[in-house]
Amino acid sequence: MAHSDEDYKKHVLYCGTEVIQTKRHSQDLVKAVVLQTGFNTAKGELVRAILYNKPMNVKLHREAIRFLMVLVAFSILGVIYTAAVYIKNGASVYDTVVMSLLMLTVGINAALPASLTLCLLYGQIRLKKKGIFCISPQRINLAGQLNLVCFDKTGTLTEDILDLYGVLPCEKNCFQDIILFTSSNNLCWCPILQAMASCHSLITLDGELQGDPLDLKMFGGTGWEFEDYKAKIKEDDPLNCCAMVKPGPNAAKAPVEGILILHQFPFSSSLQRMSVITQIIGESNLTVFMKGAPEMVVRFCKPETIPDSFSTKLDDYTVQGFRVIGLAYRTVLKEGLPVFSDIDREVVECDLTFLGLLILENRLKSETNSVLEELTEANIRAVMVTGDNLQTAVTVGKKSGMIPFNCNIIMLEACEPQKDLPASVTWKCLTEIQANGDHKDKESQCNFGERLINIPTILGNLHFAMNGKSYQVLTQHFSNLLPKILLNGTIFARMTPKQKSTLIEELQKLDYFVGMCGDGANDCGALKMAHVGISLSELEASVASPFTSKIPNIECVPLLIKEGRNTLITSLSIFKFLTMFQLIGIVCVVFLFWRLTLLGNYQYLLQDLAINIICTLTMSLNHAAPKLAPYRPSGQLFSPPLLLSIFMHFTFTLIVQGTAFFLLQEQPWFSETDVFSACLPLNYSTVNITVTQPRHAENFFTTTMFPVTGFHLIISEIVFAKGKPFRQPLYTNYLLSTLIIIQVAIYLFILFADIDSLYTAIETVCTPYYWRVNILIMVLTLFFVSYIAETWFIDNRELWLWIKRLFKYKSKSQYRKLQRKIQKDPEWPPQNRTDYAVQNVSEGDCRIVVCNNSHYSSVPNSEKESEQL
Ligand SMILES: Nc1ncnc2c1ncn2[C@@H]1O[C@H](COP(=O)(O)OP(=O)(O)OP(=O)(O)O)[C@@H](O)[C@H]1O
Repeated sequence: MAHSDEDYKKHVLYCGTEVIQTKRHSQDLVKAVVLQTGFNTAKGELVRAILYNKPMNVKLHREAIRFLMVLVAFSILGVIYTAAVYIKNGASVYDTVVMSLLMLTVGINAALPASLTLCLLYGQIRLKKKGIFCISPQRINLAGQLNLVCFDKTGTLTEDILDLYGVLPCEKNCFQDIILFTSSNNLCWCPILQAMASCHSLITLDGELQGDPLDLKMFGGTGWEFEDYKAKIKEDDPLNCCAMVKPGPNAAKAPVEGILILHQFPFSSSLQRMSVITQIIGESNLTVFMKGAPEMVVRFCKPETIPDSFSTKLDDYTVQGFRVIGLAYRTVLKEGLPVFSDIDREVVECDLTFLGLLILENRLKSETNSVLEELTEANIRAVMVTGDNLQTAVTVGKKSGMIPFNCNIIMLEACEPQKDLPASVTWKCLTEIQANGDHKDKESQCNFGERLINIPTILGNLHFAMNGKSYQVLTQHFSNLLPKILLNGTIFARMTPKQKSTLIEELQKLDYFVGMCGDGANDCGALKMAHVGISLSELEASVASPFTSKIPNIECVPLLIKEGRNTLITSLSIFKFLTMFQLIGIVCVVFLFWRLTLLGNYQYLLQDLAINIICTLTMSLNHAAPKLAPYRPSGQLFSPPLLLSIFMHFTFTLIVQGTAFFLLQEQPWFSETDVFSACLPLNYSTVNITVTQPRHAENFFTTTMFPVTGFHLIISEIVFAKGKPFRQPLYTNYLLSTLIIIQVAIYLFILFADIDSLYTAIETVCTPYYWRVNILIMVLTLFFVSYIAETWFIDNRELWLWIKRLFKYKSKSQYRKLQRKIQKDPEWPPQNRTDYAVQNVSEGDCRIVVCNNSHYSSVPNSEKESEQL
C-alpha cells in the first residue's frame, strides 16, 4: 500500500511520541506497522540534522572561497618574486625553495574557517541565552539579511487561548439572536450544545483535560464533564466508544444522562474541519457533528438549511476580528453505517444541517504591536499567512499595525475557470484612504482610482489580501501577475500548509530573504522552506524549524535579526582583518626578502599569538545593537565598500612599510653589515668585548619592520571591530578592549625598552630613540588615517547612496526591479475591475484580459470584454 506522510500524519506515532490512549475495534490488540527506524525517524532526522548539518549554499561562504583563491594567487606572485630575488642574489636552491614556501604560508591564513565557525558559535550561544535555540548555525547569518518575515496568526500574533464570545444559532435556515457567554449563562439543551459538548478531540491525561485550545474553550463553555470511556467491546457490536460527556453540576439541565463519542474524524488544517459520530445514552440513533471553518462546513450542509444571511453574518463577526467556527449535524441510523474502522469521512460528512456559528475572541498578544512597529521601522516587511478567515485576518492585520490605518487594502478574489469562462481575478478595494484623520472601514471606491496621489506613495501604502483559494488560482492561471501581487501582498488567509510553503518559495524567487514565524503543525512546511524558520512551539513545528524560541511571542524575531546582523557583520570584519593580516605579512616579507632577511621566529610567534589568535577568539564577543537599523548589512564580500576598504588599507600598508623601509636606509647610522652601528648594547665593554655574532633576523630591517607591522595589525583590529549600527561598540567588548590595551603596551615596551635580554629574546637590535619615536609617529598617523578612512568613508552610508545615484546604480534583486517597473505602470494597482486569463496559442502564454466592472460581477460583461479586446 502506498504510504503518504501528509495524508496519514495523524495516524503515525513518531519517535518520542507518548501513547496515552489506544482504541480497538475488536478483541485484537492495536497493531502498528514500523515505518522507519534509526536516522530515518523524525527524531533521528533531527539528531542527524544537529550532528551533520546540511551544507547550505550560503553566498557568503561561496564568496569567501573565491576571495581566498584571490589571496592564494597573490601569494603565488609572492613565491615567484621570492624565487627571483633569491636566485638573483645567488642563494642556494635549498634557501630559495624554503623561502618561497615560507612566502606561500604567509599568504594563506588557516585561521579563517575556524574564526568564521567560532563567530557563529558565539552567536548561537548568545541566542541560547536569550531563549532561542538553533540547530543550523549557518542560518544565523541569513537571519541578519531578512527583509521580509511571514507570521502565522493564531498562537503567533494572537493568543493561543481564545475566549468564548457567543453562539449564533440557526433555526429553519434563519439566524436567531446571539447567545452571549457570560459567567452566569449556560446553554440550554439543544443541538448546538450537543455539538459543543461532543465535537472535539479532547482526552484526559493525568486527570487533566488536554487538547486543542479551541476545543478546550468550547467544551469548557458547556459546563459538561468529560470521561474517558472504555467501552465493553462486544464482538457483534460495531460501536466502540472513545469517551463520554455528561452534564456537570453547573451545566444547564439536560434530559439525558450523557453522550457517547463513538468515532472521531480528527481536525486537520488542510481539511479545515473535524467531525464526530455520537450517540445519546439510551437512544438508538447516532448523530454526526461537524465543526470547522464556516465556509468549509456549509459545503457539507443541505443548501436549504443555510441561512441567506450566512455571508453577511459571518462578515459581521470576522470583520471585528472574531474567530468564527461553523457547526453542523446530521442524524443517522446505526444500522445504515459500516463498521467504524472501515468508515470513510465522506460517508458521514454529507447532507448536514447547519446549526450555527460559534464565535470566539482572539486577542492580540501584548507584544505583537510593538514588534511589528519595530520591524516596520527597520524596513522589514511583515506578512500574515494564516489558516483563518480572510476578514478576521485583515482585521487582525489592522489591529496589529501590520496594515496601517491610512492604507489601501485591495482584496483579491480569483476564480477557477468555469465551463465557458476563463480564470478570473477581481480587484476589490476595501479601505478608503484616511481623509482628515477619519478612517472608514467600509468598502468604498478608492479615491486613488482618480490618481490624486502619485504611484510610489500608493505602492508603499498598498496591501493586497487574499485567501488560499485565490492564491492557488493566481499561481496556476496568473503566474505573470503573481510576482507583482506578492510585492504588496500582506494578508494570505485560509492557507493550507502546502500553500504556506509555496508562498514562501514564491517570495524567495523574488530575491526576498524570507523569515517565517509560526507555532503550529500547519506551519512546518513553511518553517522549513524559509531562509529562517522560527518556531514558537516546542512541539511539531520545532522539529522542522532551524530556530525554536522559548519566548512564546514574536519578540524573538527582532532579537534573532539583531543577532544575525551582529554575526554577519562580525564575520565580514573577521574576514577583513584576516585578509589584512595576510597582506601586511606579505608586504613585510616582500620588503625583507629584498634584503635577504626575514622576521625572527619569536617575532612571528608574537604576531600570531598576541594578535592573530586573540583577535580571532575575541572579535565576535560584541553583543548585537539594541535597536534595529533601518537597513540591512551587506552580506557580500565582493561589494565595492569591502573591496575598496581592503584596497585602501593595503595601500596604507605599502606606504607605511615602504616609508619605514626606505627612511631607515637613509639614516646616518644605518648599516647592513654592522648591527651595532647605531648604538652598542648596554653590556658592551671595550675591555671585554662580549658582543656575540648577531643572528639571522637581528638587523635594522627586522627591528624596524617588526613594530611597524605589529602596530599595523593592532590598528586593523581596532578599525575593523565595527560597532554601530549593527553591533555594540568595541569598548563594550571588555575582553578584546583589555587585550588590545595589553597588546599596545607590549609593543610599546618592546619598542622603547633598552634591555639586552629583550633584544636577544625578540631578535632585535638597538636603534636610536629618535628613530623609535619616528616609528611611533608613523603608526599613530597610520591609525588616524585608517580610522578616518574607514569610518568617514567606508562606513558612510549616505556617501555610498550618493555614489550609487551618481552612477545610476540599480539593485538587481527581482523585487526591486519589479518595484521600478510597477512605478512606471499607470495601470497599477488595478481598481474596480475583473481580469480574465486567456490561455491561448501555446501553453504558458497567458494573456490577461481586463474588464472594468464596478459591480465586481463574476460574470464577464461580454460587450465590455470585446471592447477591451
Ligand atoms: N480544533 C478545531 N476544530 C475544528 N475546526 C478548527 C479547529 N481549529 C481550527 N479550526 C478551523 O480550521 C481553520 C484552519 O485552521 P488552521 O489551524 O489551519 O489555522 P488557524 O489556527 O486558523 O490559523 P493559523 O494558521 O494562523 O494558526 C481555522 O481557521 C478554523 O476555522
